[in-house]
Amino acid sequence: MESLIQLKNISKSYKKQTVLENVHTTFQKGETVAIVGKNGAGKSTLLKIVGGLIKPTKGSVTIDTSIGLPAFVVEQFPQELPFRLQDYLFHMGRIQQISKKKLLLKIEELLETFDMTEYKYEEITSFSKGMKQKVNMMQAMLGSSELLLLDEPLSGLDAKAQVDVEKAFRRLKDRGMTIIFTCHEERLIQVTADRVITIGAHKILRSQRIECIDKLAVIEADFIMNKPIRELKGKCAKVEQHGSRYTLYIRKQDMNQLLKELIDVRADIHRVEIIEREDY
Ligand SMILES: Nc1ncnc2c1ncn2[C@@H]1O[C@H](COP(=O)(O)OP(=O)(O)OP(=O)(O)O)[C@@H](O)[C@H]1O
Repeated sequence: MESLIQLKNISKSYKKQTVLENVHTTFQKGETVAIVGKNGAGKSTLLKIVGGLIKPTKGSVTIDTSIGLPAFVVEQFPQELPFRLQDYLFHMGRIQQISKKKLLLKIEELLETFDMTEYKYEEITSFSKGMKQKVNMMQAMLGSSELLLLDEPLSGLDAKAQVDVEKAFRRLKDRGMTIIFTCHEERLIQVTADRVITIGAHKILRSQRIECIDKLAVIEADFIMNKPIRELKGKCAKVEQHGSRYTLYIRKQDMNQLLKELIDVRADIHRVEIIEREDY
């Protein structure tokens, strides 16, 4: 994975209160990272520094600008917006000076990703909290950023709405977005995060990978191998070959990268499926 964001010796104080001190970390392209810690530990502060919403007192943030400006989803959705969904997104996009043509295409894509197409002519005031949170995420993603930052995305949502947002989240992740979010909900972390950063005592106390060992992706494709087979075997949990037809079993979080590589070698992809480990 490529390094996308580098934080070097970040410190942040509000007046005399030190919140972060000499924080040093890197975020990789395509990874999903949860920032956890006790109330007041500095999770939102760290996220806002990554998003450029606040400046650190000391230290530097380096972001690969090829991914566009970060899309930042704030915790609260403005209440009582007198707009239909499609009009609202169009309006917000025009404020960001996105061309009408690009915007209309992007809105269609987002409606589909967030499973909201059937509500595009509905008034936002009639939406549930979960739907409003999805609108919040869609609005932040109108630009072409590949980096999504979310501050407490499930805050205040009931269980059903949480699952709804969680699904949208996973779709974005599967599309290769880099996602960094603060969170108190263990489930969202378990089902989406590749890594968890724990903040405490003004520092990063831990940075732990979550291995999705229970989920594998199976990809069936025809292609001509132009690299040694052992390279493919090194990436995959299992490789089956019948002539030019390969069946590749790979950890779910590595699936997108492999799909990109297969597309690069003009593979004819027949099947992509997520399977439980016991099925395999
Ligand atoms: N703009 C501000 N001015 C002064 N103090 C602030 C400001 N923003 C945050 N703080 C303080 O900095 C500390 C860290 O706040 P932050 O919101 O980053 O914590 P958090 O870990 O996200 O907390 P929570 O889980 O409660 O949302 C808190 O003590 C908070 O009161």
